[in-house]
Amino acid sequence: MKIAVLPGDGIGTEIVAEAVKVLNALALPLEMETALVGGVAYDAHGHPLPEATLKLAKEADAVLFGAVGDWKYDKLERQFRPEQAILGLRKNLGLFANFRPAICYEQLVGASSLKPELIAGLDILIIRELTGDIYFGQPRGRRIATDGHFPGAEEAFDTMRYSRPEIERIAHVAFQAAQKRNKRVTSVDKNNVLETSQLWKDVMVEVGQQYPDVELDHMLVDNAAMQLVKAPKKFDVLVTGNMFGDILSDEASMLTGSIGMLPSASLNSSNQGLYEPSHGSAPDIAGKGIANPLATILSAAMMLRFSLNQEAAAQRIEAAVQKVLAQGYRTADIYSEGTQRVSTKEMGDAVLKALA
Ligand SMILES: NC(=O)c1ccc[n+]([C@@H]2O[C@H](COP(=O)([O-])OP(=O)(O)OC[C@H]3O[C@@H](n4cnc5c(N)ncnc54)[C@H](O)[C@@H]3O)[C@@H](O)[C@H]2O)c1
Ligand SMILES: CC(C)[C@H](C(=O)O)[C@@H](O)C(=O)O
Ligand SMILES: [Mg+2]
Repeated sequence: MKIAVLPGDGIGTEIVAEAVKVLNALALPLEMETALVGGVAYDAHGHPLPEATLKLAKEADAVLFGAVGDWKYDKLERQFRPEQAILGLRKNLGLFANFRPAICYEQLVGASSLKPELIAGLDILIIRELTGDIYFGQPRGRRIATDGHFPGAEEAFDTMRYSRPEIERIAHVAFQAAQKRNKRVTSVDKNNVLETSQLWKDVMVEVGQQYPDVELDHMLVDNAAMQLVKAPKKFDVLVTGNMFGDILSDEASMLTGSIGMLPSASLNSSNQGLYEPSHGSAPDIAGKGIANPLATILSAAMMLRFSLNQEAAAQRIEAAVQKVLAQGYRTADIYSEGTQRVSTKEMGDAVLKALA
């Protein structure tokens, strides 16, 4: 089982090191190879996604990814910015289905900014379409406007685009995921304004007819953003497009106590996957040894489950995470009085020790 390990920038290296440590302790035949990605790859090779890194990722059974980005690269031409590496990997590997489970562990109920009763027992799954939408739609660019409110002024434009097959395949993913859970799908769009969203909704309804055992409802994205903090437990599977999913999943992360707790899996049609925490490179805390590695460790568990067919090992990791939380270990982002504040490395060590 070959894993491409791409730590990236900022806290990426710190959190991936802990996940690798946990994977190494499982006594599985895992072959891990590390490569540069993001800003560090740009610095070393002049490109955020060097050919050799892409090749390694393509040939691996799975990719374990940290995070990319730093404010110091913000002035680079877009194609050289670190974020192009993760977008390029998603596109090149065809990773259209992004799973972002938001689970509130019992011990972290107090860490969220929401009232405990709203999030206790929360277990929702956000499925985000990952290779379409305004992220990848062409044309895009900057030009001098010839029409609009200010002809002659500089303007910028992006294209929000979805095709029927792109929506169909993510719809099937969502309905099939719901069949294994509480059999409810909420499709989130903005069909009151956008053509792409109207097609999204129409296709969701059509595909939904093939899954009569799953209840489908629809919600406008602005309302969904509100409902996620009003009554998050009403959701089971939430399926949405690339841009709305990006925003709603960061919002949902706070339901779990911290963005440092939200793992993710990005899969293609042959279950090859990229596994990364939902958060970024956190330049504000990078190098301080205080980042929460649990989202990355939980992403490694998802990797074992989805791409490597190692369900028992995935469960071992998840149980170990539960155990360290029960033991009271907390990184700064989830710390509360009466618990024990630990560093990134100490949290990784605790998970290692808790592996049954
Ligand atoms: N997939 C990715 O690689 C990815 C995802 C999101 C953002 N980014 C990039 O990361 C950089 C920073 O972006 P941002 O600040 O908007 O988002 P971010 O997710 O990096 O950080 C947001 C806030 O959450 C905190 N945080 C994030 N992860 C944490 C963890 N594991 N433990 C404790 N606290 C954590 C940070 O300290 C920060 O205060 C940008 O360059 C952005 O493009 C990359
Ligand atoms: C870094 C960025 C391109 C990325 C996205 O917008 O998809 C990130 O925010 C995420 O959620 O994985
Ligand atoms: Mg995001």
